[in-house]
Amino acid sequence: MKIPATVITGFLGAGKTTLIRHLLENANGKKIALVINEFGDLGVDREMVKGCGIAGCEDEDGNDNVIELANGCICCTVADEFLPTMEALLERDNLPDHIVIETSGLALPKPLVKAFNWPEIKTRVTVDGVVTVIDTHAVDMGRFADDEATIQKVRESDESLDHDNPLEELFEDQLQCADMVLLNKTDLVEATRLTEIKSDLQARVRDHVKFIETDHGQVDPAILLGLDAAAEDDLHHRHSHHEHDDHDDDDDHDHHHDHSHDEFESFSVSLGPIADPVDLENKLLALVDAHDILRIKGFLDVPGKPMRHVVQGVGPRFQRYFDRPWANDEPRTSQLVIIGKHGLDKTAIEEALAS
Ligand SMILES: Nc1nc2c(ncn2[C@@H]2O[C@H](COP(=O)(O)OP(=O)(O)OP(=O)(O)O)[C@@H](O)[C@H]2O)c(=O)[nH]1
Repeated sequence: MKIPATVITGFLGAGKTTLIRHLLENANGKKIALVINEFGDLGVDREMVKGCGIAGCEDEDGNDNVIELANGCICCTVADEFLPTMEALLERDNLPDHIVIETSGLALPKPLVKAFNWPEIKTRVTVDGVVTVIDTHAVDMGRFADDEATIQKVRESDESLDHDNPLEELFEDQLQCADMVLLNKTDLVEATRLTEIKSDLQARVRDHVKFIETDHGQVDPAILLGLDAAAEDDLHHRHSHHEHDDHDDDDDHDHHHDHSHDEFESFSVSLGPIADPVDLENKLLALVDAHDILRIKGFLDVPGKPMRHVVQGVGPRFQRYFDRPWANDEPRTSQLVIIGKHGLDKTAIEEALAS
């Protein structure tokens, strides 16, 4: 029997890591191997998953069950990073019951699903389902949409024109590839708006795709895992804005596609100890206002506190909390990864944070 693999996709900050933590905490003995890929080089997601103290991060043979792919975007590094990782995973004596893959928020899911047609993998693993996590709060704030009236005008003037808001295109690609859509962050959206968002998104997915509403990704793993979609056999139904020719669905080894991350960039900033995290958050908020910043995440060293302080920013929304004690052998540092649209003024941002 093939090992089922679930691909978790969704834009930056939608709640993928939160969902996966919940999934691992409620796995009920199922051996899950997690492959994480993130945009930005700090490895925050892996830390967030490992920081939860879940038993079973390592299997009996001491193999790490949380595998991080090097910085970069999984859909662009399938051949170099993802396939060797999968092959190594499949060579283990102690095979997982299920593989969960968290893509970076900027990844296109389709090239990744396509990689499951590689002969080395196809006989052993199947894509059980693509789960797309939606930040309903961000959708409510209109963050993925251009002004609808403007788009409509462009379309009316030339139907062949594809508007090219990179955020919206990614969002649509992630929706089109979904076998299940999780409307997450329901706690931040009014019920009537949620209904409207749902019916809008239902018109943008393939037929029969199920929607689940979640608060902090809390969904029974039995609903999420076991969709039995064999998505790798069904690629031609999953439209992508980023296909370069009509043969994109062939089972060939050509994984070129015209998706580039030139539209986005990320960098990390190291700060000294942060005595006043509230003051830092205010600075970050001002920076999000002034620059095209989409996502900020990282950890702070707050002097006098034994615990590490987590900072999570999604658009203008910030969350901070102490998550776990600093380990004895771990340097206490303050580091943030900042992800935004291309052209971020790194110097200005660093200066503002250093002031
Ligand atoms: N209010 C609210 N916050 C949420 C919910 N789900 C996640 N969050 C918060 O949103 C922020 C981002 O969540 P993550 O799970 O890290 O999102 P992600 O999709 O993994 O982010 P990237 O890997 O950077 O793309 C964190 O501060 C979470 O605590 C939710 O349902 N409600």
